[in-house]
Amino acid sequence: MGRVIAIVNQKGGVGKSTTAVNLAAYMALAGRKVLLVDGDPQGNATTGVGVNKRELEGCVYHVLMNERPMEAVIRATEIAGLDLAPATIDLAGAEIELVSALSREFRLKRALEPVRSVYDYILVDSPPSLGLLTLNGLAAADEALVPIQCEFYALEGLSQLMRTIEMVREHLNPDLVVGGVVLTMYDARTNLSQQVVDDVRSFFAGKVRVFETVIPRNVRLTEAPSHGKPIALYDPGCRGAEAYRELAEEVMRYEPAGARQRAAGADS
Ligand SMILES: Nc1ncnc2c1ncn2[C@@H]1O[C@H](COP(=O)(O)OP(=O)(O)OP(=O)(O)O)[C@@H](O)[C@H]1O
Repeated sequence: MGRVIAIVNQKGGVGKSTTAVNLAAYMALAGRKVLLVDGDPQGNATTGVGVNKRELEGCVYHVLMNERPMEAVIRATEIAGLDLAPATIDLAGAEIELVSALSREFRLKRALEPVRSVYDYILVDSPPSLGLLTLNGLAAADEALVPIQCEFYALEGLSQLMRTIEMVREHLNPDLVVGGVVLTMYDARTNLSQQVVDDVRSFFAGKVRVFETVIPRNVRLTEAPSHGKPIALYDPGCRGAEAYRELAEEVMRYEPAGARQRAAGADS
C-alpha cells in the first residue's frame, strides 16, 4: 500500500511544490513507484515535471468532482516510475463547488483507493490555504510533511497549522501523523537562517521530527521549473539537487509509527 504524504503549509511560497516535485523525483530515481498529485490550482507541480497544462483533458478537478476516475487523469513523466495527477486552474473551482457536496473532505481519499496498491509513495502538493483542497490532502494522507522557509516569520502560522492537523485527526483521519518538518531556502550567509533553524528545532523538540537535511537557497532550484524539469534532470550536481536527494533518502528511511500501523492493517 502506497504511503500517502500531504505536503502542507498555509503560507505561500515556502517550497511546497519544489519539495513535492523533487522528493517525488528522487524517490522514483531510487527505484520506487511514485504518484505526484497536484492539489494546487496554480499547477506548479504539474509544470515542474514538464506537463503542459494546455494539453490536458482532465485533471484533479474532474476527479474531485467525481467526473473522472483517478486512473483516467494520471500521466507518466520523463522520469521512469514517476507519475503525475495534474492540476490546472480549473481546480480552483473545486474549492467552491465542493462546499455543499457530500463527503466533500473525502473525495481525494476515495479517488486514491483504487491506485494506492500500485504505488510505494503518493505525494500530494497543497495550495497555500487551509481550505477544502488542503483538507482533502490531509484526510487522504498517512502523514503530513511541512516545509518551512528559513525567513523572519517562519514560526508564524505554525500553531494554527498544527491545530488544523489535530482537528483533521479528531474528525476526519485519526491515523494522520506529522511525518516531519523540512527547512527550506536556507542561506548560509545569513545569521537569520541559522536562527530560524534553531528556533524551529526548539519549537518542535520532542513533538515533531525536524528532518536533518536542510534545503539550501539555490538558484538552480528556482530555474528548474521553467524548464519543466525536476532538479535531478536539470542540474543533478548542484547543492539543491544533493539536498533533495538526501531528503528523499531520509523520508524513505523514516516511517512514522501511525503510517506503519495503517499500512499493516490494510495489508492484513
Ligand atoms: N531552495 C530553494 N532555493 C531557491 N528558490 C526556491 C527554493 N525553493 C523554492 N524556491 C522558489 O521559491 C518560489 C516558491 O516555491 P514553491 O512554489 O515551491 O513554494 P509553494 O509553497 O509551493 O508556493 P505556493 O504556496 O504559492 O504554492 C518558487 O519560485 C521556487 O522556484
